[in-house]
Amino acid sequence: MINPDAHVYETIDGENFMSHQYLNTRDPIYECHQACSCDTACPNRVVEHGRTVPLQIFRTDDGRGWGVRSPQDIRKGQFVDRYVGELITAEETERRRQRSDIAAKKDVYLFELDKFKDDADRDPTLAETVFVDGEYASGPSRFINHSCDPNLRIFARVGDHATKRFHDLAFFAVRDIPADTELTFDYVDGEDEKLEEEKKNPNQKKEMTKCLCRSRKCRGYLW
Ligand SMILES: C[S@@+](CC[C@H](N)C(=O)[O-])C[C@H]1O[C@@H](n2cnc3c(N)ncnc32)[C@H](O)[C@@H]1O
Repeated sequence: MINPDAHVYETIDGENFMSHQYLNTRDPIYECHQACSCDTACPNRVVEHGRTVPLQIFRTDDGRGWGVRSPQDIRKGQFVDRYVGELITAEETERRRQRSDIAAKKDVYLFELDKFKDDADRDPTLAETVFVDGEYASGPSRFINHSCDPNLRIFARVGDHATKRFHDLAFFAVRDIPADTELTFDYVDGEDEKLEEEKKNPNQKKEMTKCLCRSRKCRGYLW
């Protein structure tokens, strides 16, 4: 856990970037909002302003389908985009999982907004988490592929604390990314123990999807 007084963002050349200290964590981001005494120029408002980085969807040439890149350099700590989609209940999520003929892969478009679930004793509404499904209605970030050595990471972000149940999923660059480099994130960020266990079982291994990220740190499988 990082120092709670640490600033999430630092201003460099008039632009606000996530501090390197914060980038190494998986802590949620609390940005300023309407009820704060600051105005929209406050350096603690970044995701609120939306995407400024241009993104291109392109066809990969190695069987991974579509991918995403930017024609501009992206700097370490820069906000790239949010993951957006339909907000659905846990019941609807399960219904869609069952309905999907590629049920095992349906989860690749689903994110549970559970970052604040532990606060449910103070706010019981946080116990009933909702999901974001980016399969049918989304933005360019729905096309971002996985890498075991990614250049982006997702952070939970809220403004007003009353919106914790519907927190944002915000992608930030974890390193400098030269223009036209494919953007990637780790689909199982920090939770790869299950994958490592499944790899040891030959029957389960047969069902697993091979990872084509080609990084030196590749774990071999997506899931
Ligand atoms: C959220 S989608 C990403 C966009 C996708 N490439 C497309 O064309 O719609 C996830 C899917 O992309 C493919 N994919 C992403 N990263 C991959 C990787 N490292 N290796 C192999 N396939 C990958 C898999 O088919 C996976 O189910």
